[in-house]
Amino acid sequence: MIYTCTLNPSVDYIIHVAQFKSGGLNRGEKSFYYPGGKGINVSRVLTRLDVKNTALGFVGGFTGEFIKSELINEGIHTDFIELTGKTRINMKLKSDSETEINGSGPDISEIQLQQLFNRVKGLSNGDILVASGSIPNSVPDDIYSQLATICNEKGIKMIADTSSKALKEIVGHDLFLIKPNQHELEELFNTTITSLTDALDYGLKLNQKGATHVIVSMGGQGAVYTSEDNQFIASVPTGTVQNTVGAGDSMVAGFLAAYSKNNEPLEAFKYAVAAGSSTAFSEDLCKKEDVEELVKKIVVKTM
Ligand SMILES: Nc1ncnc2c1ncn2[C@@H]1O[C@H](COP(=O)(O)OP(=O)(O)O)[C@@H](O)[C@H]1O
Ligand SMILES: O=P(O)(O)OC[C@H]1O[C@](O)(COP(=O)(O)O)[C@@H](O)[C@@H]1O
Repeated sequence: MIYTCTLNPSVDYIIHVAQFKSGGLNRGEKSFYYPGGKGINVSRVLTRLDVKNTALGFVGGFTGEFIKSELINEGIHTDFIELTGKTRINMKLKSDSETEINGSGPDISEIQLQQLFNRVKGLSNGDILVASGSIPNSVPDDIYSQLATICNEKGIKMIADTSSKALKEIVGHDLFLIKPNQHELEELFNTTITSLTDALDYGLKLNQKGATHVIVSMGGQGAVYTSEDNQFIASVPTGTVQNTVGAGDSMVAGFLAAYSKNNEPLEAFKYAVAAGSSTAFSEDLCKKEDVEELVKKIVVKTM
């Protein structure tokens, strides 16, 4: 069984403004509300790809209620821990360029954190835990390391998709998959990555540090996959980009959905890129039929 864990979910409020002017009155042309946060996006895409999963994490307030009801409407099983504070709203401003303002999130107490550990301790050998997204301010920076320790003891495969300090903390643990984007990888290694082949070298370093599968996504430039046995570079298909929020999360879900069928890294990587790009070409997250069409156009080079 696959479980996603979102410590800091969000309601993603996407607003389109023609020629945004900072400091002035701007009026939105169209807006959308989606349940968000990295693990929740992974749960939503897995479900669209017909893969059963359970969404874990923390939700609270009217925003938390919105997330729960949207996920239930989509047929996603949830087992959230309820907070008294309100789940954050993340603002995605679409104008000539894309601007994001992600909130910090509500407080989580020691007792509530313990409830999450207990949920994870209840998973079984062979289960998969996708731990994704930022860590709320009230939660210790090493939370993902603590989760990784539980996963290793119990034979649970862990996937991590996070940034900054949380990413530094988790690297070095045994991970089934890690998916940094270009900027996260640059920050992690304190370097500049300009090409897909640069990204490949750093991907291999992550394999040496304990990650079985590594995907580095570089937006419209493409993506790389590395493991001890295989290295691939993919270009992304062309299309009209509508909304890249959740594109990285769609890759994680795409890889998992395909890999759990046949344990084939090349096919899983292609499917991951197709899911990421299909989301980038959609207003909301990708749909299965679009991913299946797009996967035929993904060109992968074996290195
Ligand atoms: N401009 C784009 N054109 C086509 N595909 C894109 C584009 N931007 C993102 N994608 C797809 O989404 C994936 C993840 O995007 P990226 O921005 O690197 O991740 P993240 O959302 O984690 O920052 C890419 O590997 C690609 O498949
Ligand atoms: O937890 P963080 O790092 O603030 O990220 C949360 C945001 O990331 C998203 O999960 C999208 O992530 P990706 O674009 O990397 O796939 C949004 O839904 C959410 O607003």
